Amino acid sequence: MRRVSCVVSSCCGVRLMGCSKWRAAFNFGHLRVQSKLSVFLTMIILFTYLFYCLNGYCESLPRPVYDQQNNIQKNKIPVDDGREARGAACNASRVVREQLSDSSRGGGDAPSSNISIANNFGSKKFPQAIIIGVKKGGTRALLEFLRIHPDVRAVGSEPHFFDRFYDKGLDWYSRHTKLIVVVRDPVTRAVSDYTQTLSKSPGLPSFQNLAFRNATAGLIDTSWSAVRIGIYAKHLENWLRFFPLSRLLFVSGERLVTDPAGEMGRVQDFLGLKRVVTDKHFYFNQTKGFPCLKKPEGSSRPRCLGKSKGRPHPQIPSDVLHRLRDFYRPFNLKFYQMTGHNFGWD
Ligand SMILES: Nc1ncnc2c1ncn2[C@@H]1O[C@H](COP(=O)(O)OS(=O)(=O)O)[C@@H](OP(=O)(O)O)[C@H]1O
Repeated sequence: MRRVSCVVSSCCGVRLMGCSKWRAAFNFGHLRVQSKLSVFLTMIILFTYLFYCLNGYCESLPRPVYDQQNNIQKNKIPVDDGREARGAACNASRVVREQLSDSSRGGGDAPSSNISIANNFGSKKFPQAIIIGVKKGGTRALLEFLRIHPDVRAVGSEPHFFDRFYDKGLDWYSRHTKLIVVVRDPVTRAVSDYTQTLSKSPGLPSFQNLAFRNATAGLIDTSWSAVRIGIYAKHLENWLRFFPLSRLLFVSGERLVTDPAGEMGRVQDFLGLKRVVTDKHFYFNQTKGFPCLKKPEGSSRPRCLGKSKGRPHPQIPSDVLHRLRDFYRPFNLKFYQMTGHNFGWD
């Protein structure tokens, strides 16, 4: 949304500046110039509208409804009664990505990413699924891989509903919504999280300084979001208070890298979509060190994720990583039991 309105305003800005110059130079023909200008502006508005439509923004915005009965205190995942919320001027499915805040710490941190997926099929529909995390799990990759499915519409920007606008309420999260969680080894996830923060704040204390409450005693600081987010079993406990396990799909962040087609097969099955995204869509980019999408027909270049994905991680002392791994082990085992899926992190 922000990206599109930026295009519109800069477009108009440039054009108006150009016009005032013309007016000064051609005093006698200013009326003709003005009428040309208004035709031109009308065309810009029409093209802008078309641009919005093609990107799915012409659909009516969801009407905020605050569901107090289902207001989840811990993770603040809202559910509602399944009423329709979106217009359907654009006939396709919809994917949104946003960060989920961790309300146990006052909403400042973001343990998860959220992507909602909706099938419109020409009628007004709720998102059918939300990718609720986790932060640095590989949610962007999943979004981009899903985006190529013809029955999915991806909206690139994150609505930040859970961490910024939750109090406004929103009624497009239905009780029937499926939830997708991309999980990744909590130790590498924590390092990835730290790497991201470090890239924005180079003066950040070292990983080990932040990870330990008391380094000598080896006490892990669970108040640090980079650590806390990886305690998946705890988050899952909260989610299960509101959603049955059958409506959750756990995608392996590791397999999304080593076998993207395999994981995408599971995701498509879960969403009830035809298995359109297959291994013929991927190739492994040696430079990037990750799978990328092959050049789509009619496009000039293949698509890899941007520089902010797959950043090199700083070297963390191995004893620090070991201690962190020991800390997570019981939570991981519980998570495997709860999900019935061994992610092989231990
Ligand atoms: N295909 C592909 N290309 C690039 N990166 C990939 C891919 N698949 C998964 N990943 C991993 O995704 C990690 C970032 O996860 P997220 O997209 O969830 O991050 S974020 O929370 O939205 O910032 C990112 O973490 P880092 O490697 O630490 O940067 C990647 O390891």
